Amino acid sequence: MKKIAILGSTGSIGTQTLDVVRANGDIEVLGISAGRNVKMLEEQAREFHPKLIAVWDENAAKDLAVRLQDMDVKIVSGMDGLLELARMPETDILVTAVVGMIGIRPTMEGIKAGKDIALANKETLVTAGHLIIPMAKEYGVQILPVDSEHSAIFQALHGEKREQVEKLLITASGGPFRGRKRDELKNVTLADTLKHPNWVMGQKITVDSATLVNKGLEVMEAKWLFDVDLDHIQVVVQPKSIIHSMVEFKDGAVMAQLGTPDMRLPIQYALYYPERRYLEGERLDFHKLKEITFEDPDMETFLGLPMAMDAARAGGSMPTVFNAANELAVKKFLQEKIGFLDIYEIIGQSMDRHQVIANPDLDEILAVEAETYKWIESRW
Ligand SMILES: NC(=O)C1=CN([C@@H]2O[C@H](COP(=O)(O)OP(=O)(O)OC[C@H]3O[C@@H](n4cnc5c(N)ncnc54)[C@H](OP(=O)(O)O)[C@@H]3O)[C@@H](O)[C@H]2O)C=CC1
Ligand SMILES: CC(=O)[C@@H](O)[C@H](O)COP(=O)(O)O
Ligand SMILES: [Mn+2]
Repeated sequence: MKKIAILGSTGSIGTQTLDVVRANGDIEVLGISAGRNVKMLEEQAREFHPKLIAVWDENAAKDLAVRLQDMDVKIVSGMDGLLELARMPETDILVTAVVGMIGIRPTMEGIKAGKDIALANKETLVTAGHLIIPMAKEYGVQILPVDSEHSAIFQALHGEKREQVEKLLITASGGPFRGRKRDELKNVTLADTLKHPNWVMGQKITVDSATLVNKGLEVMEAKWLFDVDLDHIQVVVQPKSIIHSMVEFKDGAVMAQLGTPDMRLPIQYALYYPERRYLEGERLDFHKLKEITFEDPDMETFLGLPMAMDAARAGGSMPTVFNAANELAVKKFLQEKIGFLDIYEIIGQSMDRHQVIANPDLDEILAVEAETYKWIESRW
């Protein structure tokens, strides 16, 4: 019986992780957590009987304690609560399905406690990959990618020698505005932005897909996960999200992982790695599909990708600025306080003013995040 805890159990990845648990029947969920969605946490607690529930919001945690007073479960709150969940003594795997760089500290806590990490939370690697990857090596834990592209690469690399990799080809859908030019993005609405062509996901990552910030974050995530430099990572637009990513090897062979857009597959692969299990669901029908097309990403219109590449090349604390600025800009866009193109403006201006700190430690990363937020709040 595998034992897991989930950071962000009420979100898109969190609930699909529980779908995988339900379908397999041999995983015990010992810990669940959320920001403040106590209604769903209560339902999950009654179904999965975790020992610990971490709720970020203190009042929501109190509300949950009242709702679950008939159950034998410990409820904790705040960052201390998330850290307690991350290091739960009995768990084997920590699923990091929380959104944003708030995942850094719990991920590190899990690693230090010897947990394998099923990692969906890309913002953590983008901002603190230089700390997390060596830490995982030091503590002998595996980082098992959940993000579909990284899972595809991980699957394509199975049984292969890393030194024989020539390049990684990360596929992108192009988002809901693929084919539009900058002028046509001025007045796009939140509702339009949230219509991803292929995937149903949380709101933040759905906006990131539309700006191509998601692809930029994924390039940085891949760099850390697979130890490949930026010159050997290429983004290819494949609008239907059928090819989840590819690896080109030194002999010219290209290995790809294909499938219907269904996050349960990479989640299940991470939870059972290296075992591959049956998964109920739609299969690819190549007769219906007929063709798979490719395009170059439009780097002049969708600035999320080139700005991410600039941040990655600058290194040090710059990816933190890129990510923190994006997190706050997306929050404001979701609140309809700013327009779509303002997201690029906020990220660009935040990066322009930043003096890079080389090799920042955790305190410096969190200080850069706070300072970036403060500066943005004073202007937008
Ligand atoms: N969705 C997808 O298909 C994919 C997602 N990812 C990545 O996975 C991560 C999660 O994405 P997704 O599932 O879409 O996001 P969602 O917004 O759907 O879910 C986020 C989860 O994090 C919780 N949460 C938010 N803030 C806090 C906090 N301060 N403390 C504790 N928990 C918190 C939410 O709780 P509450 O419900 O209370 O708000 C919720 O459970 C992101 O990093 C994303 O980039 C990667 C690939 C695909
Ligand atoms: C499902 C998943 O992994 C998302 O990150 C997805 O890749 C978003 O799609 P695009 O960013 O390619 O539009
Ligand atoms: Mn992805």
